[in-house]
Amino acid sequence: MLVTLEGLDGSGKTTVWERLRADDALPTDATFTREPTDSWYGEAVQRSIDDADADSVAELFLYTADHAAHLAETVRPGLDDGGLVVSDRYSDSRYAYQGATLAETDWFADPLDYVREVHAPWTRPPDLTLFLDLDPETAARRSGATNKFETADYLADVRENYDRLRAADPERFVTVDATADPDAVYERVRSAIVERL
Ligand SMILES: Nc1ncnc2c1ncn2[C@@H]1O[C@H](COP(=O)(O)OP(=O)(O)OP(=O)(O)O)[C@@H](O)[C@H]1O
Ligand SMILES: Cc1cn([C@H]2C[C@H](O)[C@@H](COP(=O)(O)O)O2)c(=O)[nH]c1=O
Repeated sequence: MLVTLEGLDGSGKTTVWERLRADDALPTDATFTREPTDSWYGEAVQRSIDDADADSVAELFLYTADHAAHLAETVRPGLDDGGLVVSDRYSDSRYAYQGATLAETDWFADPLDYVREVHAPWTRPPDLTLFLDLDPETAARRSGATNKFETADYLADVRENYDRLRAADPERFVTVDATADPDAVYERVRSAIVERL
């Protein structure tokens, strides 16, 4: 089963992911992974994140290349024989974030749809996605505004894209109020995963 954690910067995904990793209720052979990855593709993505002037189309394809390698080297092998894979960010991050970045150009009638179409023939959709829901202002504050994506204005556009994704796939998404205290957020995420195992 492929489980993904999604949400705005600062919504608490990594905090939850680290606790899941240490939780005995999950199979001991589960794979815990993340995007961007720590491969050389992920390092290229990181260079783009750190470049305020990075070309937005080039950036989409850097993230997408990282996703392709992540799928081949980590996600698909981890899912073999019914394995559990838990990923801190995955393809929905691309649809929501690059969908928002590409909307700043006028090349795409529907940028989110374009990014989805690029992935559709070869990606592996998640079975369950925990969406940690947070308002853009709190997200920008919590994340410390350390990169170009972490502004309330941009995150408001990203959140709208996540809203669209959730509306299109209500069975897959479980929304968790990320303003709740960390223990409550964790319990909600944990029980949603355990229920589906
Ligand atoms: N439920 C919560 N309530 C208040 N603060 C929280 C909560 N969960 C996490 N935090 C704090 O918010 C900050 C961001 O958390 P975390 O790194 O887990 O978020 P993230 O979604 O992984 O962010 P990013 O996408 O930017 O990596 C950290 O300082 C963390 O301690
Ligand atoms: C996977 C992915 C990530 N991003 C953005 C979101 C964050 O601002 C950074 C790094 O992610 P992290 O969780 O804070 O480490 O990259 C993106 O724009 N598109 C993506 O596909």
